[in-house]
Amino acid sequence: MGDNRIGAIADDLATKGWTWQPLLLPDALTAALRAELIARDAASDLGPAGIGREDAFQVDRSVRRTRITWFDGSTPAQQDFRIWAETLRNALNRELLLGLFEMEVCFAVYPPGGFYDRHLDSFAGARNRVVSLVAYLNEDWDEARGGALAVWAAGAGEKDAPAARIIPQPGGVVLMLSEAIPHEVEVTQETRYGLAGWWRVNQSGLGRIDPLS
Ligand SMILES: O=C(O)CCC(=O)C(=O)O
Ligand SMILES: [Fe+2]
Repeated sequence: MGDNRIGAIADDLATKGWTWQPLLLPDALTAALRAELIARDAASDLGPAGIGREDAFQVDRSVRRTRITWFDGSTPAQQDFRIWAETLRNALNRELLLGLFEMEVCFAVYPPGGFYDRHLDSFAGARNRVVSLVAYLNEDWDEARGGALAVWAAGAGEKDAPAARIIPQPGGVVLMLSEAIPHEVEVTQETRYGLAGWWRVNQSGLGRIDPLS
């Protein structure tokens, strides 16, 4: 990842709270992650995704229709992704002083008809998710296949037009401030492969240590 790319990402996050970066993930990594996701999906390794905080997990198929599986670090593709994401984390901490700490990541498959209604990735003030990262793993994609990611400006209402509709092209990466940027996955016509990750900050404090899991 070059300095120009990192500078653009930091600028976008600082000024508007989100960024779309086409072809940010290296091609070989995109292909390896795609192969793993397709194999896991075929083996029915993926379960329906829940909504809300981890301690209040619920499956509501009227809000979200997708299958996910959490990264467990067991494969070279996952390990390579984590190394790549560390570079980004260090750069964002350096440029924006965000104090990003640990990342949780899951693969996500949106089957035909899949979607995720407008939402924030974190409850304001919870600090459990600070920056969200989405990366797209399909081989190619165009508008007619659906599944665009609509992104709104911070503070925009449901009736406001989105700031952008992102076509989930392979290797493209979206970064968003998790507490501020509303977004929605529009109904997809074809199977849509991707991953979603969230960095949280270290919540260690007096009498409490927030360990790496
Ligand atoms: O796949 C996407 O474009 C976004 C997914 C998303 O919003 C989420 O998993 O929270
Ligand atoms: Fe989201």
